[in-house]
Amino acid sequence: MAFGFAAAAAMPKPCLSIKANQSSSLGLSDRADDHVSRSKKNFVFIINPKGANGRTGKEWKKLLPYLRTRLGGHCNICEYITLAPSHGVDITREAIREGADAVIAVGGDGTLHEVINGFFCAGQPVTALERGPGYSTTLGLIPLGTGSDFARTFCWRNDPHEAIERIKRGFKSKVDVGIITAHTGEQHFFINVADIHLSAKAGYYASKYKGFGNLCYVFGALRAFIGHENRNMKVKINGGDWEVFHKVTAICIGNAKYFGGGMKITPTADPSNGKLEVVILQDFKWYDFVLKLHKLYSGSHLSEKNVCLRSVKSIEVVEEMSKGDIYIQSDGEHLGFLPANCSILPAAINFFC
Ligand SMILES: Nc1ncnc2c1ncn2[C@@H]1O[C@H](COP(=O)(O)OP(=O)(O)OP(=O)(O)O)[C@@H](O)[C@H]1O
Repeated sequence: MAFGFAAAAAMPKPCLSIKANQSSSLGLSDRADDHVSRSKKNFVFIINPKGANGRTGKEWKKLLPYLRTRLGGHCNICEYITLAPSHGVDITREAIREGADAVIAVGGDGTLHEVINGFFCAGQPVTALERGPGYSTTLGLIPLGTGSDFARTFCWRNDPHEAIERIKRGFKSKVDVGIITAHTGEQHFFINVADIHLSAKAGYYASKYKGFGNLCYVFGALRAFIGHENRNMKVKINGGDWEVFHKVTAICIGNAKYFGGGMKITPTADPSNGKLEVVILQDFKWYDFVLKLHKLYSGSHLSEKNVCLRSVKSIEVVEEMSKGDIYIQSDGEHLGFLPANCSILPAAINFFC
């Protein structure tokens, strides 16, 4: 793939639109003789045209002139449209290796999740090939998804103009990243919430109904109840002893506070405190969700007797009698089935906030 930061700077306009199927290198180092404005930073925007049922792609086109006006003066803008699921992971890795100053996810939590996973490869942070050991690429977010739940923790709206102003301002803070290893042994990174059982099954089905906007979460939840059973699970926290939790409905592991299109499921989570907040719901019946739904949205469910909260550095979860059908997801993306192992990587990424 070719990002062509150098070529971007040589063009009359500060913005370059490069499609994902062009040749395959950023071309930062081998184009040193071009008219690159080296004083300008290189920002890579990764856009999921299918986000929010296609709204992200349409909004992005309208946004581009504004983006050029606001940011074009101080950075080379490289626009990169994903071609398929997971493409954002590869683009991000390439951008970081080639020394991008920032990689900005444009879309929902799924797009952000791909970009986060692109900051790592084979379990290790991806580094810039020619920019010293202390160098790090900054993560940015223009929330334009269906739920855009990560942005809610910062009280940000799904407003791209506000997001561009944040990027222009350039304030950065370190954010933690969660690591989840599913039954396949493959490591995934997440920035928002990883969850297990009913909510993960609901998320799996919600992804099939994205055409209905935020209602997809309601349809997903209704579908997930079909065949649902609360199950006994064994949990190991911070490498301690196994504890059995009976009739578990869902286990939610938050680096941030919201999931499912605005449910404040892990209200005590803070993406910069080096910990994951684990909320375990036990023995919830379908009518509990009807009666207590408002509490899940407001974050006041922690006072319920069948809700348990733990602050952890790591957590392992297995089913007591494994049937291999307990769903897990992270950042709303389906990962497979239990067992799962989660831990935190404190202050892993610089983030425009
Ligand atoms: N070019 C593409 N074609 C099809 N799917 C894509 C493409 N690029 C990314 N995806 C996938 O689209 C899915 C949804 O993207 P995203 O999360 O950005 O939007 P959303 O689901 O509407 O928002 P949210 O997750 O915040 O509710 C992700 O799983 C991502 O992997």
